[in-house]
Amino acid sequence: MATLLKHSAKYALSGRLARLGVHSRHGGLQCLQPRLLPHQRSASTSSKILVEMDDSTGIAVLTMKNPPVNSLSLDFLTEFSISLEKLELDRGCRGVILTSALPKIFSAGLDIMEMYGKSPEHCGEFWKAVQEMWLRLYGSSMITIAAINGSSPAGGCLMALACDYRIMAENPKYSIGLNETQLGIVAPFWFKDTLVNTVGNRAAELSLQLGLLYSAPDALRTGLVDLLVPEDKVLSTASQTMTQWLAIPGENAIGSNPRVSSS
Ligand SMILES: CC/C=C\CCC/C=C/C(=O)SCCNC(=O)CCNC(=O)[C@H](O)C(C)(C)COP(=O)(O)OP(=O)(O)OC[C@H]1O[C@@H](n2cnc3c(N)ncnc32)[C@H](O)[C@@H]1OP(=O)(O)O
Repeated sequence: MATLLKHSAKYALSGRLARLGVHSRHGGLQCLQPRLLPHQRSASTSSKILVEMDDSTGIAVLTMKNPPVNSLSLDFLTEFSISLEKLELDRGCRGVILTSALPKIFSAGLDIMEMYGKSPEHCGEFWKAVQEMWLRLYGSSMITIAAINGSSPAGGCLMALACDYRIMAENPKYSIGLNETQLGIVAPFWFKDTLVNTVGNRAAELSLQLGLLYSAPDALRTGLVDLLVPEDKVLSTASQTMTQWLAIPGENAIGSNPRVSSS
């Protein structure tokens, strides 16, 4: 199922990219992004996303800045997917660190204002944007690391789960989890499967049925996150970890991932 999910994500994206007339880095095809000389840094910003690319390392930091809580609105999700697509098409970019510019919050999850009192067309558009975000992250051919510097309930947790590795601030006040059940809604199957792939069946059952939000230490114990570090070290640790992953020869860090490889 894990392999199937990842392959579905990649397939859906490759179809979309093909329709745009462009190709992925691994397809050996054209790169549409302007190339910077080595050691150059570039920054691009939309109103809700800041992307800082370091061409000397191939590492981009994608910072969410959608106050007050980085809720995933249609506008935010659209900007997010466009930013990630640009990085995906940039052959110089090999790793993306996802983090938040807001104090105490990584992301509050789906914007609840997008889900009530809206037309069916708007809801369809919104839900498509949520799926697109997940497809782009989970199906990415770059290494993705979530630098979780605050609370991250529901859809915010999904974003983190869709990354290859999760580093969280060790502040016990911060919580993370798929708590949809507590909100009276059921997490879609692909939220569930992404959680199962990370923490295993039994932990996912308990987590989803009870709608658990885990403190940072409990999230580490459950396997929801991979590492806790002091709050002021989250981003630097993510950069160091990314450097280690990118030092693995060839593209084996991606190729050896059971989400990608069936062998
Ligand atoms: C079609 C869809 C079908 C099914 C979907 C199934 C999957 C659903 C996934 C989801 O992600 S649903 C959303 C779940 N998210 C939450 O429940 C988070 C709720 N928020 C919080 O727990 C807290 O706000 C917090 C993120 C921990 C931050 O707490 P803090 O005390 O720092 O801030 P405060 O609560 O005062 O909020 C500030 C401000 O932000 C607004 N807010 C909070 N969360 C959201 C949100 N998810 N969407 C939109 N707006 C949000 C909150 O109302 C406050 O606004 P105000 O200042 O105007 O009152």
